[in-house]
Amino acid sequence: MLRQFHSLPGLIAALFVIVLSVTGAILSLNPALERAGSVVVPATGQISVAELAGKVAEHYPGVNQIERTPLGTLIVYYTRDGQMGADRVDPRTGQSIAAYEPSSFSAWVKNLHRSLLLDMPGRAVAGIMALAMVVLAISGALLLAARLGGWRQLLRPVRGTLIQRLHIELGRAAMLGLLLSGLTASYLSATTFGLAPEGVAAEPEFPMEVSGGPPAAVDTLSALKATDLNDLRELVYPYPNDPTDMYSLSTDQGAGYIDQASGEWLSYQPHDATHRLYEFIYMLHTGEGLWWLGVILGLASLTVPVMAVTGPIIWWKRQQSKPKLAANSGPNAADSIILVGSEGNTTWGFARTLHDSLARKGHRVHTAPMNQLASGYRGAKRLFILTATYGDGDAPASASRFLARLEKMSNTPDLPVAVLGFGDRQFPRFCGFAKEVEAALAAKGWPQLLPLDTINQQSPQAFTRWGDAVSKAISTELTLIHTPTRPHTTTLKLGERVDYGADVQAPTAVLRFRAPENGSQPSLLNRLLGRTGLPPFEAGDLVGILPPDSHVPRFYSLASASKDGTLEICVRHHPGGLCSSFLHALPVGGTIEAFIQPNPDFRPAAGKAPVVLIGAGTGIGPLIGFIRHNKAHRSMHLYWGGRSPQSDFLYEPELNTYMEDKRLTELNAVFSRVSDSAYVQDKISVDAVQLRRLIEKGAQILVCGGRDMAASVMAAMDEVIAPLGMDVATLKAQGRYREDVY
Ligand SMILES: Cc1cc2nc3c(=O)[nH]c(=O)nc-3n(C[C@H](O)[C@H](O)[C@H](O)COP(=O)(O)O)c2cc1C
Repeated sequence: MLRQFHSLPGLIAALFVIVLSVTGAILSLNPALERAGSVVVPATGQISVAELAGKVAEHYPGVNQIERTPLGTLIVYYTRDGQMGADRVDPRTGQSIAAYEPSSFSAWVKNLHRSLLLDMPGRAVAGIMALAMVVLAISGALLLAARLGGWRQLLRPVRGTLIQRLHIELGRAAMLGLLLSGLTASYLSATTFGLAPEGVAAEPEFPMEVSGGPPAAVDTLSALKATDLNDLRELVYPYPNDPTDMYSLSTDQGAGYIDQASGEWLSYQPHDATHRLYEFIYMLHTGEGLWWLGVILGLASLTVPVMAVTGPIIWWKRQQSKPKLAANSGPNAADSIILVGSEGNTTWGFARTLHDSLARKGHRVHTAPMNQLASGYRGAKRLFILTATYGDGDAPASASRFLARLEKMSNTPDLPVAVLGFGDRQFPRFCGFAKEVEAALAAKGWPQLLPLDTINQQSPQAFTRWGDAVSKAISTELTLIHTPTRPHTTTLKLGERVDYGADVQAPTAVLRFRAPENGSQPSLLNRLLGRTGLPPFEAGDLVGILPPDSHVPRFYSLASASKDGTLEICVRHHPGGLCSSFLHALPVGGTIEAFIQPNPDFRPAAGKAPVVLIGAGTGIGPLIGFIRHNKAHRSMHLYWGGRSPQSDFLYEPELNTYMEDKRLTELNAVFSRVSDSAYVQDKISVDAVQLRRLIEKGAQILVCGGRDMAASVMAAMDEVIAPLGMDVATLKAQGRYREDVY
């Protein structure tokens, strides 16, 4: 619901909001430019309006009016030789600084900003857009707080794709400015349409009589002597030689008429409080009178066009990735609820099979991501949770907030639950997240429909068996026949391979694939256009490869980015392993079927902070990619472990080149089958002092490789940073310790 509140107005408003924000940003420069160009404003108490008028009279005998802008620029309007003119003048001397020429561009931009050049209908649209901006800023803040785990966590690093991070980081930085702009603009619009009070600007009574004496010199008039220059808004002079006319003076506090002979007020009316509030809000919106606020609001406005583009892209991607479910009932109308935890989307396919099967038997089914766990399902009789496991027994993307939500639930619904885990027995924490979910539900006292069951490698047979158990539990005959949808793949051709490690029983190959149509070299035009024929990916993302005769992909971390023109992986041969055997036997020119799974969390964070890369064996894959792309020569330190420098020193020549050209700051390679045998965690303990120094400088740590290595590295690192009063868990929470473990 909150997400809809955020995305609907965002989508509708995107275009208008871009116009309003860009024009707002341009206008916001005006006060700062004016401030930069105007002479120093005398402090309060230094010059009275009478003194100023006296000095102006010396230079402008035909002065008609003196105006002071909110930032203190003084403009004198005059008649000279029958010609009207206006000058900016120095308040201390009354002398001209330059002719006053208001910019017609600025006036046009203001008109576009206020009314989209459409007068009242345009003003109405601009007002509605201002309100949309308020809704967006508030709903965005609520969404972000929910995503990061509460208001106190609002400044925590965010995860996600580049587009998501851009949207969130900019929104977070500009949130208060945009809220202020939106709220003040909404108020100003409401006053235009009489929906909010503008208050009464002083309208003094027009005097029926004047003293009629000879005009006194302007610098002797007592009412002007009593008015400070900093309070002046406008002084309009009487018609020359008209003894019945008078001065009209408008100040920050009020307005009135002054007798040109006696210098006394003939009438005076102060502004009312509501009008002063209106003027204050006007100043907050425009920065007129507060130039630095104008600059801040202008900068905040500049984020809007970026967010107006990234927002709809995020929305569109979310719509695309949503599973297409026939007849998905609402959470309170359904009798059967299915919650799905998935990262690569295959679990959604199984969920759909269950959904359709239940629906065919007349059930009303609601299927949603686990992150959308509701506090209650009014009409529900059963809950199914189908979830995959990622990382090292961690939650997949669509279930990342499930456990926190469950923890917050005060009442446990009387809703029997069946958890089905999807995983791969090659991972030691097989279906680890499903087990965690089962335990958390049990701890909450949730009734059980069926005990936890698990599915290895997306086995359709195991799913059918689980379906039989469900049929019995709910007394409805379900036939769960699931045909796994083959992922949409791209054919790639092996262009080059380098083999290592055969002598130390660690056969490892670096494989470089290309798009088959330009298997040799992409044409010059395609290279200029950045077209490589490869799907887009970055080093650190995953490639899913389908071995022949299998619909179940195996994943490898990518050592290159698509812009390099090759897809590079580093594969160790596991005896009996279906995919690694296939890849090791693949000749140059042979093809594979592959697809990309983004892994945006595993890559160096933006900025200049040092990066510590740690890995062993094929874990060097993504790490070499990060080093290769370190063109900015940011400080990068590699710790890597192999078996023998003669046999499996992966990427040795490249690493030496990167040391020479400073893409790599430090290379620490250790080997286990040599006389001074060491593992990578040993080297980390030895280098404790220097690693602590790097951590103190804000270093980020990226670990890639087998889970035993990762566990030992984490233990060693915990000891290294303990003297800093830190631990790896803290670094992880700050997004400064990331792992890609297999
Ligand atoms: C990077 C990665 C890490 C994984 N970690 C685990 C794990 O720790 N335990 C496990 O049982 N399965 C693990 N798996 C296997 C997935 O859970 C399994 O393939 C699942 O069916 C994927 O479902 P999905 O496509 O809906 O995300 C992992 C898969 C990948 C790609």
